[in-house]
Amino acid sequence: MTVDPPLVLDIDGTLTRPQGWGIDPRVFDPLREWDAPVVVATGKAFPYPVALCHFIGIPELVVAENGGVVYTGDDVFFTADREAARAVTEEYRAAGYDLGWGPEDTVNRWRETEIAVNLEQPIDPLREIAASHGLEVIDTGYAYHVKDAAPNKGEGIETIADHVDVNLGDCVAVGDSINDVSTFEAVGRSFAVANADEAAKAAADEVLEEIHADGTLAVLERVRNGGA
Ligand SMILES: O=C(O)COP(=O)(O)O
Ligand SMILES: [Mg+2]
Repeated sequence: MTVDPPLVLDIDGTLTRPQGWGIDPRVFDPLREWDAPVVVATGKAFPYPVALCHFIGIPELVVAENGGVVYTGDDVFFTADREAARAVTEEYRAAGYDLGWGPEDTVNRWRETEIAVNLEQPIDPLREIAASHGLEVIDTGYAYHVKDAAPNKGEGIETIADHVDVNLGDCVAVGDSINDVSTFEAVGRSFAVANADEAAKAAADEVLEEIHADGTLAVLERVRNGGA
């Protein structure tokens, strides 16, 4: 008997339409029908991947905020301290800059452990202030994330794998950016979509020819039901 391998999937750049934004609706059916756990591992705030799982119709196995929040379906783990990130953004604002998401800021509103800054905002002062608080800034191609260097997606999926009794060596991951490197290092087999940044491409076992969801759908076709 062959079965589908467990999946670890990034969202932005990976499940997105080839135009670069918005979930590609073609991923819904294959993921709902997938015959093994599907973990969504993202830099986005916790409610986003939970909602994505909910609307796809799959169990909520979620790494959010680049590993800062981990949900095993039973327990939520917070692995980083939001106060440090908040102090950085307060200093950034006090210096005359803005996070760039408008007054209600739904990007950060429900964040628990890190802060995201719009890519149109100046990064040099952000990096400087972050460094003075012992935090790093990563650029996912979708946002700058001010975060603790320690937690990452890879550690988050280890927590979930323990809980759902999945062997990480059996997992197949797809991603597009530097925040997926730790995922790629944790799983048995990793793919970077063609639009991936250099860090993700260097860390992946294989770089795909297709971009965004076209790449992910090509991987699903290949690995489903024990395929190579
Ligand atoms: O939140 C981001 O900047 C990127 O999100 P992702 O990890 O799902 O690609
Ligand atoms: Mg991504």
